[in-house]
Amino acid sequence: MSKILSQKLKVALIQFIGSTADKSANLQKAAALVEKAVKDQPETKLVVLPECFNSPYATDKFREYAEVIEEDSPSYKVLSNLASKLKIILVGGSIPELEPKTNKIYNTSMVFDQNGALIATHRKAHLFDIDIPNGITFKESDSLTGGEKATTVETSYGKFGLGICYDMRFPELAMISARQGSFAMIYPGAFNTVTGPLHWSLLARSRAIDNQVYTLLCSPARNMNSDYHAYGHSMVVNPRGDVIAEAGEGEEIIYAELDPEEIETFRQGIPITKQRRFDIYKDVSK
Ligand SMILES: NC(=O)CCC(=O)C(=O)O
Repeated sequence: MSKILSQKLKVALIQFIGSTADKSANLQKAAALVEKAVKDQPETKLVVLPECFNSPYATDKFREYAEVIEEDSPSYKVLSNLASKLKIILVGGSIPELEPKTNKIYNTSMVFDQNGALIATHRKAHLFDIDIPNGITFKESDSLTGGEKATTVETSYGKFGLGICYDMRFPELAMISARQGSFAMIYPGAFNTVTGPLHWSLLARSRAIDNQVYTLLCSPARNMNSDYHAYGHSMVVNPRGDVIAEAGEGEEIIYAELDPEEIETFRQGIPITKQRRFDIYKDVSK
């Protein structure tokens, strides 16, 4: 019996539009939906929000909406209170973060435990700078700085790895967390209508089968009134690579149950976690 996930774990992913100009309304909406998710399915113990869940996803807006991560900042307070009130682990999507010492802005995810304590932050490490002719051009590095670490979060159920959106294209972060004993990779993410159909599901399934872990991808719902059209399709993939829950494009809460026995069964059948040849790939960064 695998110990990497201590028991069955019910999760909820909240796909919604939180990208309006009114940050406080976005935050209130997020809070109401987290409460609804747990009220509708009270056995839910881990809830995930989308990337940039309470601000527009736009390089020229990140600084205006940014918060310092501290106890009395608006997003911190709301998320911490929700986690302790509902006794859940809350992966707070991401927000633009202002680091006051350097004046830099990051795209940062905060994770709170069942007591409302901040147990992890992840700063998006790989910035979304792409240029697809006749498709989409986006350059997060116009206003954001990339984070400098891989993040593995320790909880009372076990560990999970945390990345943000474009981070999922880089298998190394997931591998690092998986080798530290994570049961899942969680990615708040906002793919778009160009790259979403190409790669969203493929990447979720790839990170799952590479590492034989669950992957949880939580997107904003599509907002045709904003400049950036999120793909939607929040999903949960099991360690065998099956999509076990998937949203459409609109606002929706999806649920899934993560099962430690499933991880163990897949790992026994295809034992790649025991067959690695670290003698061949000691250091792939060289
Ligand atoms: N917000 C993002 O990082 C978007 C990433 C994306 O769309 C991709 O194709 O990668």
